[in-house]
Amino acid sequence: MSQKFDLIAIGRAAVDLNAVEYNRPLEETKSFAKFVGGSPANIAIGSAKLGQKVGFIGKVSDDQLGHYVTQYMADVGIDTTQMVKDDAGHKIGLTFTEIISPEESDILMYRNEAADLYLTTADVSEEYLAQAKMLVISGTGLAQSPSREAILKALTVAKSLGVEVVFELDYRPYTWKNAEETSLYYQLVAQRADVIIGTRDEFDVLENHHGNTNEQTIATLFKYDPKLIVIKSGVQGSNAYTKAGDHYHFGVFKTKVLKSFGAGDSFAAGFLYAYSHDLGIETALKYGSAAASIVISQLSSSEAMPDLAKLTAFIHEAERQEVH
Ligand SMILES: Nc1ncnc2c1ncn2[C@@H]1O[C@H](COP(=O)(O)OP(=O)(O)O)[C@@H](O)[C@H]1O
Ligand SMILES: O=C(O)C[C@@H](O)[C@H](O)C(=O)COP(=O)(O)O
Repeated sequence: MSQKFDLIAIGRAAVDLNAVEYNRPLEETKSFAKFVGGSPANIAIGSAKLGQKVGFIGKVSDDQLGHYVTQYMADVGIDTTQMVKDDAGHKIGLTFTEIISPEESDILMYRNEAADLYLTTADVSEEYLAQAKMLVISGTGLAQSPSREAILKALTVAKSLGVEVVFELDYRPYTWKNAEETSLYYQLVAQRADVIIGTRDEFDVLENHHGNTNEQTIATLFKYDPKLIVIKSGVQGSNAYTKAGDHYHFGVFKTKVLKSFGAGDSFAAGFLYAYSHDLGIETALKYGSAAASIVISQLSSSEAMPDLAKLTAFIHEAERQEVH
């Protein structure tokens, strides 16, 4: 049966307030531009812009910012019927960004009592998930109850329906209490996911251990359900490993970097597009890297996501320049 959604993402949809004054610390920044943010929302937007059929499960504030986020996501073609409004007055998460230099940019999150962490098991519909080919889970949603249980329900339902589960580690220290609890929940989901995507640092968090090699990490995780593990290493590029024993590496597309945030979410959107279309793992790393390269040269992490024509033209041009 052909599914209505190529992917459904679950978790946080929030607001980014990005400094429009570059090369200065947040203390001295007066002007910000408003964008939709939140790692899973960014991945959903990037995927929709690439032409994927996308649904989203999440909870937003019942106020102007919650309405803005839901409307923006609907406008890019995402099904927002499962984006519920928080009826207890919880506010949407805010992320301020600071761009000190291309090498030094940072984010400051305001996530006390954030609405996305109040997603409940009742907000996760089995009928909805049954319409998806793939479920994208983001790690931050596991930080607190009741969102934690909502995500564990989505995972359990997806597994029972045969929906492919992608776990984007998306570790944000802010909402977690301690390293051991974090590692416990990360491992719980990672062991059941089909595909895991994260940075080397995020896999260290999952393992609650610093210093393991990629080979040590995959050897442990491939004892469980994962069949594909992608480990990103910033400017050093990315590596993908399959349970069958294949290893792929891709470097980066050089660009005029404005800021570094947004790289991971755009990478995931590009990677998952190629992966879903069976273009091969090498091409998936290439699409992820190209999408990241495009997004880090622009201000936002969501609006800057490329459509397919822009992504393929970018790769074509970069490869043409390499040949000459
Ligand atoms: N300076 C850079 N120039 C070009 N591409 C980059 C750069 N930094 C990151 N990328 C791309 O973005 C991907 C994700 O970046 P990374 O920093 O590892 O993840 P995250 O943003 O999740 O912390 C990298 O694997 C790489 O493809
Ligand atoms: O995920 C958030 O709540 C903040 C994001 O919207 C922000 O744009 C960001 O940090 C993206 O960073 P990435 O994980 O490097 O893609």
